[in-house]
Amino acid sequence: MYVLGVDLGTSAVKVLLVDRTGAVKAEATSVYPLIQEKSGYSEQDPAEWVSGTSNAIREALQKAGAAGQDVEGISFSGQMHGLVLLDEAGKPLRNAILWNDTRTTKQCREIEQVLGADLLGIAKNPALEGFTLPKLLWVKEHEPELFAKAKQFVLPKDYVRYRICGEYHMDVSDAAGTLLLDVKRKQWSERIADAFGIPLSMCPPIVEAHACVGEVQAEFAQASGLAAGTKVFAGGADNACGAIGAGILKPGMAMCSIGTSGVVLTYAETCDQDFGGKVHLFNHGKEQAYYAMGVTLAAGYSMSWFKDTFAPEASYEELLAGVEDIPPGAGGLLFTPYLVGERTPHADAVIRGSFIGLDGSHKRSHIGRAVMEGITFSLHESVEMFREAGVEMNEIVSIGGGAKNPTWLQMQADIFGLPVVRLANEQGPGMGAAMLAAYGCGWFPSLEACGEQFVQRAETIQPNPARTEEYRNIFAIYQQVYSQTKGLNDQLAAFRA
Ligand SMILES: Nc1ncnc2c1ncn2[C@@H]1O[C@H](COP(=O)(O)OP(=O)(O)O)[C@@H](O)[C@H]1O
Ligand SMILES: O=C(CO)[C@@H](O)[C@H](O)COP(=O)(O)O
Repeated sequence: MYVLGVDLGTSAVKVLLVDRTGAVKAEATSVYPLIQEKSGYSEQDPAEWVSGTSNAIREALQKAGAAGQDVEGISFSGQMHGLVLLDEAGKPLRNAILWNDTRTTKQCREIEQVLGADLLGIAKNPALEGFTLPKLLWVKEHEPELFAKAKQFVLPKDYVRYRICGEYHMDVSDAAGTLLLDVKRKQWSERIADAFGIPLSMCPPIVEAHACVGEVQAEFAQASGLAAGTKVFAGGADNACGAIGAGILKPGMAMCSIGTSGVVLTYAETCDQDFGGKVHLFNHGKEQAYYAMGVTLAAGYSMSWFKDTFAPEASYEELLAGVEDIPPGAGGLLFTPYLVGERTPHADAVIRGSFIGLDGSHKRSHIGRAVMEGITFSLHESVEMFREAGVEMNEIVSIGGGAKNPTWLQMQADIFGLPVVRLANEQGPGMGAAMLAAYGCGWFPSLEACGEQFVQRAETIQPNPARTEEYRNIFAIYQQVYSQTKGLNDQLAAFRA
């Protein structure tokens, strides 16, 4: 028997068909576009997620020569925070507004003003443009007729799950990213919902990530090749699932993920540590656990932007060939990855990226190295923040598309000054989703037991102390770029499309 892990990412949906030993029997991907009508806007059509998911499931089953009946359960990992507004009939009222959409600065200031200290006290997070509540308030203000028709809001993977099993749910790890959840009590916050006129009836029932919430219905079974009646488990936020899939299930463990966004995440046993709102603090996909994380909005996205803009025909391997031969500092070139604004440590929707120090001698490989270094420096800001807060970090497990490049893995070890663990057959959050289904199906007594079987380490990359020292000096210059370019970007904002 198999379980299916569905990772509803920003660039694509990835489906993993996994057996009882944790071996991936087949994987399939279906890509979908971002809709970016204006600078700062980022949307997707929820219908594309559903068709992409059923196509990828069908392909994965075909590749493995498996029948729908061979799948015992399915679960999900989802891009976080995206607002999907549904009408009475469960139809999306507009495109989903995604986590990397930054149109809601005004609504964030309003939330801070109305809630004051209650916001951090209840939701454990500051008001950031990417979170769901500011998006709800934006729609309420700018599209009041549409908002009046809204009966439910869900997050991206919850919409796909709803189309599979016909029921509305939201798991606690994803609900934590809405800014409407009382994170400690794991319930919708009446105080927050009432303050902004959001009826609690719009908020779906909260469940644990491993909860069985329904069965595959006939229509989706027909489209995907799954058997009707297959068990459906809630699943979790992509970062919670990334953490589960990387075995981040006890204190002292940390993860770096370079997907479209970039994340540095540390396991937390309670939600009581006060980070002063500098990092995000969310419920884990494991029961009674939490994680704290810093987010670089455009991590892998900076790299894919570089590729799509300057070498669309090249593979990442071709694009980054020669980067390993260039010493730290990329020949005096610095890049800040603020292509869509930033979250950690500068919550700033207006800032944009820069190349500082371009020289006539620079080749494409220098720019590639600078992009890699700039993304990693941005992630290092989060590592430093955790260090300053006294969080124990003995090593860091690296996942996501960025972990595919050996030079980038060594660079992470050197810049963070920490051993970096590469996983064997790294599958990112999709494996965490498959683990939630495997645990939910009762294959293992706990997520930890499942992790022992499913999560295999390939190697540990040690930092090179001389390079760590060199990077410390370059990082000090990198850190100045934000304040030196902020005023310039404020002025340039008027010229953005
Ligand atoms: N071989 C590679 N070398 C370097 N970076 C890569 C490679 N493959 C993918 N990436 C980076 O990883 C990103 C995609 O990561 P992924 O975890 O699949 O993203 P998401 O879950 O957000 O869709 C790309 O944007 C790219 O920057
Ligand atoms: O906004 C966040 C976390 O707060 C992002 O991490 C999204 O959840 C998207 O993830 P990827 O598509 O980059 O994996």
